Amino acid sequence: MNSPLRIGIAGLGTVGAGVVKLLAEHGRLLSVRGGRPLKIVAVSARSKARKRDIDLSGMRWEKDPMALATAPDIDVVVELIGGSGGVARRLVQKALASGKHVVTANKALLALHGTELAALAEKKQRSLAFEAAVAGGIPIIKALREGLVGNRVKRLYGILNGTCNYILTTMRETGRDFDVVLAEAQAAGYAEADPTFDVDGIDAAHKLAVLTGAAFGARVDFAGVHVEGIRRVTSMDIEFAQELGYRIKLLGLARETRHGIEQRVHPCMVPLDTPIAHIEGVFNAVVVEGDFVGTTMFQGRGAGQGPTASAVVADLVDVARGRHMPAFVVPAEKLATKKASPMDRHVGAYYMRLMVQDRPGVIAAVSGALAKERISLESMLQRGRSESGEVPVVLTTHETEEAAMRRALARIAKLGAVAEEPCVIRIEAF
Ligand SMILES: NC(=O)c1ccc[n+]([C@@H]2O[C@H](COP(=O)([O-])OP(=O)(O)OC[C@H]3O[C@@H](n4cnc5c(N)ncnc54)[C@H](O)[C@@H]3O)[C@@H](O)[C@H]2O)c1
Ligand SMILES: N[C@@H](CCO)C(=O)O
Ligand code: NA
Repeated sequence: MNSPLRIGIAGLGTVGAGVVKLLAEHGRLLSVRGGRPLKIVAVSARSKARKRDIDLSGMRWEKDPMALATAPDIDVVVELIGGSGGVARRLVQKALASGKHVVTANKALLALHGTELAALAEKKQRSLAFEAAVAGGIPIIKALREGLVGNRVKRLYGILNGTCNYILTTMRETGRDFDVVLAEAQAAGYAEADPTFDVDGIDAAHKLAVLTGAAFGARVDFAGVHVEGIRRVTSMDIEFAQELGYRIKLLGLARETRHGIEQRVHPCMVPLDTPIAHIEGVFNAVVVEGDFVGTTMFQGRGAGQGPTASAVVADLVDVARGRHMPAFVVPAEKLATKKASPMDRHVGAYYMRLMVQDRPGVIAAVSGALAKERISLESMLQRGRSESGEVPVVLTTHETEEAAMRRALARIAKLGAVAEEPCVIRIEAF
């Protein structure tokens, strides 16, 4: 029997406990597939006493997770604590510097420090693997690094946050309120420790930044992502979307434009006749358009204990097999520094919902504001009358530059008859 791969796990929450369970259940199978046993030698978490429903016998308990980074009997440290700074960052740095391989599910850490950590791993000739960090159980990092490596990526986009997709789906299906549905996602273990990361689009932006690095051979640039979350999407907009032939999804999208790399995360109107419109609930999907392969789509569970553990273990088997690959597809020193394409230069169509006073001339004034910016209208919907005297008016535009749309919105804001800040959602064409 070959010598075991000796594993130290930091963090025994949703994901860490899942990894312990999976390795226990598939131990024999994995030792055949990996060519040697995968053995958890030591674990660390905040509370030893906490009930976890996993068997930790035979594993050393380390009070301080940093001890895993230097323990002579550990080959690979699995970081499942979370957070972009603090202990997770120190642990990963120290483990790599001490010559350990690192497997992590921590997209926040990778989005902010991925390039530097990849460089350290390569200097030490160790793996930094993070399949679980992006789209959970979907093997998208592997796909970019291996199956699609022959292509130049033209564009990628996806549903990258299970919590938001679950909220948008459930709001549409049941008409229930945002807060109630968010609490369900938290209870199911999908949401981040701080759920504002989910609903404000930050988690999806972390994942998009990591994907963009791997897909475009660029240094990871989280600051270059334009981010908007789903808080302002109302049931009314979800209904209007349906009526217009769209579904509202929080997408992350990246492509190269003549202005640089455009990375954006925001609610989108997705045409109902595209497959991604029908990815519902906690499911994620990633579409990669390659110049030779064409369009490929990957879908599956992007969050939760089982899917995330599945991805962590895939990375562990790669390490057991001795497969050592650059973290972001190309060696870290070859990752290019690319400019972020400014959002003002984005070109696309728009959905705009206004609450307006129901009186003559208001719609003419709104369309006048758009016309002044040379924005052409595609359609308009107006709904009934209300007691408050305010009614929703929905406009969709043809393609225009975002800068023009912003100027038009500033004009509209000055119209006395428009009651609140308009809800604007970009319409995507695929
Ligand atoms: N839950 C998911 O579906 C999911 C999916 C993909 C990626 N992730 C990522 O996986 C990581 C873990 O997520 P989770 O949902 O399991 O979180 P969790 O909150 O359930 O678990 C975190 C664990 O880390 C431990 N921990 C926290 N601070 C510590 C410290 N200072 N020292 C030692 N241990 C400490 C906690 O005790 C706990 O055991 C995060 O980076 C998260 O973003 C989670
Ligand atoms: N909070 C994340 C977990 C998976 O990264 C989500 O909802 O998608
Ligand atoms: Na993945």
